[in-house]
Amino acid sequence: MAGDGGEATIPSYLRDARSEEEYPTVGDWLLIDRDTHRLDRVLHRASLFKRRAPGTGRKPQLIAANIDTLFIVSSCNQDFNVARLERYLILAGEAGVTPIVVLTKADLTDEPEAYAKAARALRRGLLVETVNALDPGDIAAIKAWCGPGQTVALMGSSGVGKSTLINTLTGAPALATQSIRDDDRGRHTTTARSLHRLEEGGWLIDTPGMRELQLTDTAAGVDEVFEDITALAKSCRFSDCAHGTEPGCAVRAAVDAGTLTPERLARWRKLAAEEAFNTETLAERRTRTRAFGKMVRSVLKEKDRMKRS
Ligand SMILES: Nc1nc2c(ncn2[C@@H]2O[C@H](COP(=O)(O)OP(=O)(O)OP(=O)(O)O)[C@@H](O)[C@H]2O)c(=O)[nH]1
Ligand SMILES: [Zn+2]
Repeated sequence: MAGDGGEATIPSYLRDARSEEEYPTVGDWLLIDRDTHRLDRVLHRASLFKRRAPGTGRKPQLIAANIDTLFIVSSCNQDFNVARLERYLILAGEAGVTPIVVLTKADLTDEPEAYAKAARALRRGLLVETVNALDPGDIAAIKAWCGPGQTVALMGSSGVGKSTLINTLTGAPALATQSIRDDDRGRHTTTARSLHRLEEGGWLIDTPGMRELQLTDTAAGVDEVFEDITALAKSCRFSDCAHGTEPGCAVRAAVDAGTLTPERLARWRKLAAEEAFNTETLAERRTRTRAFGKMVRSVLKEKDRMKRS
C-alpha cells in the first residue's frame, strides 16, 4: 500500500466482502483507518482487469484496477502479429481502458511506418506509436500518457521490450531485462514489485497476471473490435446466420465484394469461438460433452443395427 504518509503492508481482509471482486487488487484506491491500518473500503473502480481462475468454474480473479491507459506492446520485427494485437484490444475494451499500440525496436528496421500502418488499420482512431524503447528521447509521445493522476500498464508477449520501456519510463534500471536474465542463477522474474512511480508523475502497474491474460468473458469486446463484422451480420437474412452457406449472408457478400478480407473474417471466427469456449461454464461443457457422447453412441448403435440386418 502506498499513499499519504508513506508505504506500508496491510492485510487485505475486508469484513463485509460478499465476493472476490470486493477485495482489493493492484491499483485499487483504499480507505484505511489511519491508526489501526484496518482496511475500511475499496473505492469504486474506473476500470478493472480480471480473468477466470483456471479450473474453478466462473470465479473471477482480479488482475489490476484503475488503469487509465494500456500500452499494447509489440515490436517492428517478426514478433509483430495483428491477431495478437486484436486480442489485446479486446481485453482493453472489456476492462474499460484506453489502448495505445506501442511498436518497439523501430531502430532495427528501415520501415517502422509499415508496421504502424498495419496496426492503425485494426481500428478507426487507434493510436499507434513507433519507438526505440532504449532511447529516453524517443518515447516522448507515450510519456504524454504518464502524467500525474495517470495510471498505465503494459501488455505484450515476451521479448517485445516491456521491461525496457518500463526502465526508460521510470528512469531507473531496476528491472531485469533479457540480456541479464539468462545468467547462471536462472530466470529473473521481471519485477518483484507491481507498482512503479513514473518520472512524469503517474503510476505504472506491472503484474505477472497482466502479462498472462487470456480471452475470457469478452463477447462484448470481440463485437466492439470487430464492429464491421458485427454490423454486417445484422443484415444477414437469418438472425442466427453462421456466415457459411446460408442464402442472403451479408458477411460473405462483403468478402466477395472485397470490403472485408477473408483473413479478418477468419480471425474473428477464431476469437469468437475461443471466447465462447472460455465463457462456457463447466456445467455447460459437461452437458455438451454428454450430449455428444449420447449422439455418438446412438450413431454406433444404428450402424450396428444396419450391419446385422
Ligand atoms: N534496439 C532495440 N532493442 C530493444 C528495444 N526494446 C527492447 N529491446 C531489447 O529487446 C530485448 C527484450 O526486451 P525486454 O524489455 O526484456 O522484453 P520484455 O517484453 O520485458 O520481455 P518479458 O520480460 O519476457 O516479458 C532486450 O535485449 C532489450 O534490450 C528497442 O526499441 N530497440
Ligand atoms: Zn451471414
